[in-house]
Amino acid sequence: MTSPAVEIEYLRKRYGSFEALAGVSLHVPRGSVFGLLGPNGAGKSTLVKSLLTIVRPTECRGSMLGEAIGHRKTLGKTGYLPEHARFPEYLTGREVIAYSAGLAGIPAVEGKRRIPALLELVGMGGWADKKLGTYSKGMRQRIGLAQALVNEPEIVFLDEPTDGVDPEGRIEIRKMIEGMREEGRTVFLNSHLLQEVEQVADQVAILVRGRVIESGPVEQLTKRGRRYEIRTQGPVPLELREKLLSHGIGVAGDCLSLDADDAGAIQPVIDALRAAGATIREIKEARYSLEEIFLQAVQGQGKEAA
Ligand SMILES: Nc1ncnc2c1ncn2[C@@H]1O[C@H](COP(=O)(O)OP(=O)(O)OP(=O)(O)O)[C@@H](O)[C@H]1O
Repeated sequence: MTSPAVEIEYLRKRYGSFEALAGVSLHVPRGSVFGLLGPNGAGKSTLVKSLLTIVRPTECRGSMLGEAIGHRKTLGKTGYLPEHARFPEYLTGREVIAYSAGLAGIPAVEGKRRIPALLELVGMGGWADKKLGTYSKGMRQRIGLAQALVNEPEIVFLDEPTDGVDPEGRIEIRKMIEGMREEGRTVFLNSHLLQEVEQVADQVAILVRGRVIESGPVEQLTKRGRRYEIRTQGPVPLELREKLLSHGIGVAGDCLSLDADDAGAIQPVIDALRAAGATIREIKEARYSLEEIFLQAVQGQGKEAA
């Protein structure tokens, strides 16, 4: 059986008296896209930097690619795009990748050989010999992705890879991430963009104030609990709106949403809509979005802390 890409049994990091990671456990299967979600300051970057030995954890037990976290040779099998990555403006895209290849200990000839394919992969073939100073933010991120892959890593850490990238660029980055998974790599994605993560990740963990408060396959998390959506022809009648809201039923325009264990439980709502003269257009079983799961988890955490 192959070992997981990352298995954190216990990770704690203090910056002085501030506890940035308060005993985190995580399991990242090989060949998956794993999304680490959390609000600003939750500790996502600190966690990745701890795995990559960029920061020194206060306490750390676990493994990466079958070796203890921090194992030098294993670090050579990782790729990394830091958050707000800044490469020298006077270098060209090609030179940035060559520089990263050198840092990864790849012989210059081999580094040169790999560069054209990487530039093509990130759609920067035509810009290879232009200086970074002339690139847009999205182009810089693409070069950042290319340099993260130069050592053909088994696991790639991408810290907010779509930060500052326009919607079209985001879609392309998502496709690149999917491509990495198809090639068998594990992608560890840090992000606060929930919709984006939902589209690409197989598994997620939600980190809040240094603690993992939810984790699991996206499918499983978003399936949790049954939920129904009822759509009416035109907006829900006003006189019914207040009543529905008071029963914890969400009303937005022509759409009602409610948690219910089975279809039988929504019959009284259907009866009430009919009695109010509303025409029902659609009834469907719905999933929670990752955003809703996230908000529930964060709100739950807030109540516990209060
Ligand atoms: N070198 C440091 N010294 C002291 N505190 C730090 C240091 N680096 C991070 N922190 C603090 O640790 C906490 C976690 O920071 P971290 O950057 O890991 O969060 P994050 O989830 O990646 O946030 P963001 O989404 O904003 O990047 C924050 O409160 C931050 O201020």
